[in-house]
Amino acid sequence: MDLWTSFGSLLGLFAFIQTIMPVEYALGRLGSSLFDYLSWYNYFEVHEIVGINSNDLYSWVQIYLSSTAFTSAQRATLCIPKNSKKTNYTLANSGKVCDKFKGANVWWQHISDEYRQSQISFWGERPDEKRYYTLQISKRDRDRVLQDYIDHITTQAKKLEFLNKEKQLYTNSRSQHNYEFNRKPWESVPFEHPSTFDTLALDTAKKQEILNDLQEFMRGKEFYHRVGRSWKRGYLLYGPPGTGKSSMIAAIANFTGYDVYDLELTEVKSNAELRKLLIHTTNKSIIVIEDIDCSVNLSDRAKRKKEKTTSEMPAKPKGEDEESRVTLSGLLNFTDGLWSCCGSERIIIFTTNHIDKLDPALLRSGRMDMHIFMSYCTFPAFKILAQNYLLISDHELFPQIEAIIDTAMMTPADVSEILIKKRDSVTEDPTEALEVLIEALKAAKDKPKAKEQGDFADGSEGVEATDMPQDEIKEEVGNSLADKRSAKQQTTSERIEKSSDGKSDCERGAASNQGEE
Ligand SMILES: Nc1ncnc2c1ncn2[C@@H]1O[C@H](COP(=O)(O)OP(=O)(O)OP(=O)(O)O)[C@@H](O)[C@H]1O
Ligand SMILES: [Mg+2]
Repeated sequence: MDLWTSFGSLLGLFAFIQTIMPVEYALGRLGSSLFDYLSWYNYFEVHEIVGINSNDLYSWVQIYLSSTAFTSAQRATLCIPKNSKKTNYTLANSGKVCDKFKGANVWWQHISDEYRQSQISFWGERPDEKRYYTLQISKRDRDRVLQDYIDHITTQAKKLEFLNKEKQLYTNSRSQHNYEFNRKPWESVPFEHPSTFDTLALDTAKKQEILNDLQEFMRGKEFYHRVGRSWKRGYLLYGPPGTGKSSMIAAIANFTGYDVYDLELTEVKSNAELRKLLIHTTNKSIIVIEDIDCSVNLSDRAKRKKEKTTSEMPAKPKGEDEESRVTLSGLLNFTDGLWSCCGSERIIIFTTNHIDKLDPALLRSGRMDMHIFMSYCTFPAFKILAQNYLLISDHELFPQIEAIIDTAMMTPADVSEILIKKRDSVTEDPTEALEVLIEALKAAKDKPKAKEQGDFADGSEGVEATDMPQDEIKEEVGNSLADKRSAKQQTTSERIEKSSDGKSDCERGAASNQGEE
């Protein structure tokens, strides 16, 4: 009787085991072990999911093979992802492709299996499909090439991913709703701004200086590591509206290939949220804060303090500063605090029409390494616009334009506007466009002198800046900042002359900021 009971229990146990590991499966394992033993080859599986985590190597293999799949695979799948222009090639299910590495032939096969219903998942939720690549490599070559081959795949895939990746433009606008529901603080669209350093109307020397700086930054991994600095660079673009600050950002993005994070500070509720946004940016990216003087109350603390004490107006309500949702110190921490090192190869760009309104702490070297003045349209800049819009590099009217352009103080945006409207796309004769431009330059030259007095922005704040006596300005924000302000009041031609002293805005900015500190 006992014997029957034990036999019954054994049968029960056997039936249970079969539900989780069927007999065919066990026999199959035995057969495949024998096959593996007798085969000339080793087989390695690279699964998409390992446990509950996605497997990076699977993605690298996929990217790496996508470059060879369409040339040599017999079966590939094609797809154009949403909002993308590029066709993606991947190995089709059971598709096979051969690759060569260090004289060894290797084969990759892509397998996509549905999970069997009877299989129990110990890991909770998982996808319905089990996808993996199988790498077939001869036993003879395995030890010699396998590790190097995997390293090669990873390096190549990273390069390919960067080259093929479409740049994204991220925004945090209306992020709160998004963040609460998707845990995604940034939304993105493909970045397609056509501005490049070729189309940017800027003096050649200044353009070259910026390009060199960017190039040095991009290859500076070892350097930044050696000197113990986090691998990031700050640019401050300042100048009147319509001088190309946003166009410059787009040109930098197109040159570096980095994603752009356009940070709308007014949408950020607190310093903690600012930090969260920073953590969610990727490496190789540009973080932009446009019109930083308008975003939050980041004006010069010393100046504000003095204004508060000397003003005859009733004192501002207590806690007004706290009303700014992001504080200056929060922003300073964002640019170079400990959290700013959570990624690498990042460029931070601030733009402003009013550099004199910014707190010197924000401008010091290390935070904003390069101060780039975007000036009114100069003659060299005009020549670039003429080349872009009218396809000419010289014309008999050029000398007339050269003679007045610096004193007219027109922005590149104004000049482009005339060239785009008046260009004769039928006969391609640029004469009329140039004549209209000359008239506009003459009219701008004879306009009231507000511009020359520093009112280059919008007719209000600039006047306020120039109304202050120079010595008072110096007392408040330091000599260097006052120098910057008076530099801003110079005409474009004066600035160009000044730049011939061999010093860049960057060097001047850095030197002056050290003084401020
Ligand atoms: N330096 C420039 N080179 C080429 N085009 C320019 C330049 N500056 C302005 N433009 C033209 O004028 C338009 C406006 O320029 P942009 O938006 O870059 O100016 P901005 O300095 O960012 O102005 P704002 O301070 O108002 O934001 C651009 O779309 C471009 O066509
Ligand atoms: Mg702009």
